Amino acid sequence: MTVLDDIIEGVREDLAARLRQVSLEDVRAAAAAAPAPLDAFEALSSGRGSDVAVIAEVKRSSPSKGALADIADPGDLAAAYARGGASIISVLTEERRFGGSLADLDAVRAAVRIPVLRKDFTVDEYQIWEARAHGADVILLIVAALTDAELTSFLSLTGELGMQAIVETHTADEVHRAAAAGASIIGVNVRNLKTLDVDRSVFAGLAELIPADAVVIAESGVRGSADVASYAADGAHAVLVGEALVRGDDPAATIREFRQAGREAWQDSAMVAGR
Ligand SMILES: O=C(O)c1ccccc1NCC(=O)[C@H](O)[C@H](O)COP(=O)(O)O
Repeated sequence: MTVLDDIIEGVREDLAARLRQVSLEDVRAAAAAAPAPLDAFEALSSGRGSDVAVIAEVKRSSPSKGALADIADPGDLAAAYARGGASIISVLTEERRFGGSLADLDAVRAAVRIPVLRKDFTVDEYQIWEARAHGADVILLIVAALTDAELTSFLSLTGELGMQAIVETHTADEVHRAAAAGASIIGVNVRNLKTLDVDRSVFAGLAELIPADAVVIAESGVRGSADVASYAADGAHAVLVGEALVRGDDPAATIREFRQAGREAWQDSAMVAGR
């Protein structure tokens, strides 16, 4: 059993418990009553080709590192991220391995007016309705965890609810599957979900396979500005950052530094290309 299989087994058990408490019908009613979703594609692509957007993550712990940060108020942290210029706030809601919750999502939603990503291991439509009911604008779909039929139908439901999906890939085959399903926001996660090793060098080769009209996100492994610059030079329109922000002293300043590094890298690559 891989780490991903193990996480998903827990996710399904927790989902079954929530379903016993709140029916799909009730979650759908709550989703219908939620404020209209914000446009994540627009938030990520406004500086496409000249700037790097930062998706800043509320991450309490992880399977690879254990406890990362004691986040007393995820709303306060998200507000600091927004002050620093984050384009989207990512909230891990998986409980067993990441220490997240829907309460964290609620707190972040209440604290910021930029798009919010419910970052979880989506394996059932219920979670998509639930994300909308809790005010999320974006969800995560991990290609490795889904069949092509699930990917297509989950993308379709996401669109019907006015939300968008970040479709996460790890291999060339998964990038092709994401593109074939019509994903417009494609992430390359450089963390291997079998070994949990982070290898930033895999990004460039996969990013170049992503269709030109899609937003390209580099996920995981940003430890400093040099990593942002390197991802930008290899074509990232956005970076998704967790650990470096929750462990740092001043997340707003760090996001400003990351954005500056991304901008400079894009300018350098434009000069090299003679644009
Ligand atoms: O973070 C992990 O250990 C992990 C393990 C298994 C599946 C997913 C995992 N992380 C989810 C993420 O994608 C990251 O939280 C996100 O990309 C931010 O990564 P980082 O900046 O390296 O914390």
